[in-house]
Amino acid sequence: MYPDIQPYETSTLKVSDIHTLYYEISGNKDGTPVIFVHGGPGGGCDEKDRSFFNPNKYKIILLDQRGAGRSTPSACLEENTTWDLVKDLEKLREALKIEKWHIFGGSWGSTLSLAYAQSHPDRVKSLVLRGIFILRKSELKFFYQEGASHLFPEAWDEYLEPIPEAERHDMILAYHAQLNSVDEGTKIRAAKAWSKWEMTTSKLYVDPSYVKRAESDDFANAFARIENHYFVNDGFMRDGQLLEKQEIDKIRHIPCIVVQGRYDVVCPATTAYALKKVWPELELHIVPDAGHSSREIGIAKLLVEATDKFANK
Ligand SMILES: CNCC(=O)c1nnc(C(C)(C)C)o1
Repeated sequence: MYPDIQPYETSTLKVSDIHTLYYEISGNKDGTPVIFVHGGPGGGCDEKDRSFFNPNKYKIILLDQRGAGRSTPSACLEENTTWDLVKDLEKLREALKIEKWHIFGGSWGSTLSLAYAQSHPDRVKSLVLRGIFILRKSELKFFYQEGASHLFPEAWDEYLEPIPEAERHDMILAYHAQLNSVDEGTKIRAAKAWSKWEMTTSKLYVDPSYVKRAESDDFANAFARIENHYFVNDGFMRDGQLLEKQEIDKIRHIPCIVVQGRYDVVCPATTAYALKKVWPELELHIVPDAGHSSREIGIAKLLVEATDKFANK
């Protein structure tokens, strides 16, 4: 990855009566613009996210989506849907006077990047996507109800712990009740257990420093509440909508590189493969020794190679 850099501009954008978004710009003021679309939803941007891009070539824009990171109000679920976030990307693009931009997103970031590109194909120069997540019911079932649980049984026990036995047949719904509890203790305990499950399973080798992020009240609250809110609402989309032929046909002309970890248990490779089957023009790289995280060496290397390839487009 490229060396750490600092933004030359940080600002906020009011996008509704409720939501104000944090964004920052780094790299080359006159470079080709790229928007970094973070995961979760609710995960927020990290300063390391700037390092996927050559700072001499790119105008690097990082945006914290509604309720995430430094955007306010934190963890707010009102007026927070996939289509609100798509509109926010357009509001930011217009505010920054950008005609077209590269889109870079992993996990939920790949979901939102696809939803944005299918809504505004004429505004997209290229797509670099990682750990494809379409938010189908089958994907949610695998990670939050039964599937990944067979590979990480110890962490699964901790994820189960806050939920009474009688409610464990629908874990997303059971967590929804606790993540929206009036009791602050119940809410934060559930948020940390939900977040720890994801941070523990995100890398091929469990990374204790990565898992530690789940111990932050602010991060866990926003990440868990917003993710769960989107999942109980099926992402505010039809099941598999982003894979539908009429949706894919809108973007097949856009250059797209997908990087997918073979052992990604959060967003398994089956979804990246399903995207490749309906969009054969895209370039799919499956990394043989990686899981879900963009920080895994094999994934990070291919992501940087992809952004270098698109830098002159
Ligand atoms: C199902 N959500 C996976 C996702 O979007 C995601 N996984 N990790 C992240 C962060 C890196 C933002 C914590 O996001």
